[in-house]
Amino acid sequence: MSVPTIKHLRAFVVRGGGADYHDQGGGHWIDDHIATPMARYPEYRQSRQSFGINVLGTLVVELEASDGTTGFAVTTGGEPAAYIVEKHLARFVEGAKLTDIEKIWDQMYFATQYYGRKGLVVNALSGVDLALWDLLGKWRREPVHHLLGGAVRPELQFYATSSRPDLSKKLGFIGGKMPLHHGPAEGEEGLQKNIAELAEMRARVGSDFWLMFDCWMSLELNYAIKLAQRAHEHGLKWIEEALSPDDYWGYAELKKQAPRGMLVTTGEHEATRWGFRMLLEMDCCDIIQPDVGWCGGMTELIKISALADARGALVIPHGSSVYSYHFVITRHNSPFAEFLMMAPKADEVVPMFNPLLLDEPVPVQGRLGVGALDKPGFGVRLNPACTLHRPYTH
Ligand SMILES: C[C@H](O)[C@H](O)[C@@H](O)[C@@H](O)C(=O)O
Ligand SMILES: [Mg+2]
Repeated sequence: MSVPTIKHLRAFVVRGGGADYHDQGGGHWIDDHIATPMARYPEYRQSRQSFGINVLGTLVVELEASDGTTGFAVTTGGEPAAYIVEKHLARFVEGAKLTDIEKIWDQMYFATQYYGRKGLVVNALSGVDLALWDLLGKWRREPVHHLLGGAVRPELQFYATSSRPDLSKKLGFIGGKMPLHHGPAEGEEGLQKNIAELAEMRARVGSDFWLMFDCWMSLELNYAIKLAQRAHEHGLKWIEEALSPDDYWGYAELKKQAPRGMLVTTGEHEATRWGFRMLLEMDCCDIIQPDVGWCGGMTELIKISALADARGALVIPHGSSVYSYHFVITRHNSPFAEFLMMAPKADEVVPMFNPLLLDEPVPVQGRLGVGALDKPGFGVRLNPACTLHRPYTH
C-alpha cells in the first residue's frame, strides 16, 4: 500500500470561540474575578482578559495529502504560532509520508528546542501533531481512538468546570470544579470568601458530589496549605494548579501537607515527557492534567501517560474537547474527563470550542458513549461560517 505524502501545511488564525483563553463576552463566568498570578495588581484582578489571557487566540493547522485527504486541528496560539508553523515546522511536514508522525514530532521538537520546549512553541507543535493524527485517521477512515489501541470502556464520564457546580450536578456531571475567586493579595478576607463559596456549594450539592478548586497558578505555598486545610472541612476533592508550574518544590511540599484524602493536581501548563517526568518523580501531584493541545500533542501525551501509568498516577487531560476524549477513552489511568462549561451562565451544555467545530460531541447527562467518537480522525469539521485568516505563508 503506497502511503500518501503531505503536500501542504497551512496555518490559520480565527477570533472567537476555542474555549477559555479566547474572546468572551461580558458577564461570562470564566472571566469573572478568577484568581490568577496577576491578581496581585488590583487593576488586573477582575478580568483575565484585562491582562491578555485572550491575546493569542486560536491556531488552526490544516494538512493536505497527495491523495487529497485533508486533516486539521485547533489549539491556542494565534499569529505567533502560525508564524512558527509556516516558517519553521512546515519543512519537516511537507514531503513526509502521512504515517511519519513520530519522526515529524522528533524533528519539530529538536529543531525548535533552542527556543521552544514549552509554551507557545509546543502549542504550535501540538497543533501540527493533532492535525497529523486527524489526517491519519481520515486516510485510514478510522477514529483516532482506534489508532490509539481502542476504547477500554463503553463511555466517557465527565466532571464539569464552571462557577456553578450545583447546575453541573443537575446536568448529570460527576463533579464540579470551581475557579478560585480570591488570591493571597485579598488576604484573610479573600480566603474566607473562598471557603464560604465552597461551603455554599457543598450545601447545594450534598456530600457525595465532587467539588474541586481550580487555582490557576495564583497561590503561594502557605496560602495553598491553609486553603486546603480549611476546604477539607467541606470535602474538597482536589486542589488544582495552586502554584506556578515551575514550582516543583512547592508542589512536592503541598502534596506532603495536603489533608489526607485530598488530591493535589496540576499540569495543564506543563509540557513534554520531560516536564511531566519532573512532576511525577518529584511526587508533586496525584493527578496530572496535560492539555493535549499544549503539552506536545497526541504523540507526546501517549508518552506522558505511560510515565504516569507506571507510577500509578491518573492522567485527566485539561478540557480540550475531542482532542482529549479520543485519548481518555483508551486509557485505564484516565477514568474520567473534564468538560469546560462555555455557556456564560454555566447553565447549559454547549460545545467546548463553539462555534469553531461542527459535529463537536457534548456529554449528555455527563456521559458520552464511544459511538459519538466513531467518525474518522477526531470526527469534527471546521465551521465554514468562521472566517479563517492565513497571516503567513512559506
Ligand atoms: C476555569 C479555570 O480558571 C481555567 O480557565 C480552566 O480553563 C482550566 O484551568 C481548567 O482546568 O479547566
Ligand atoms: Mg485548571
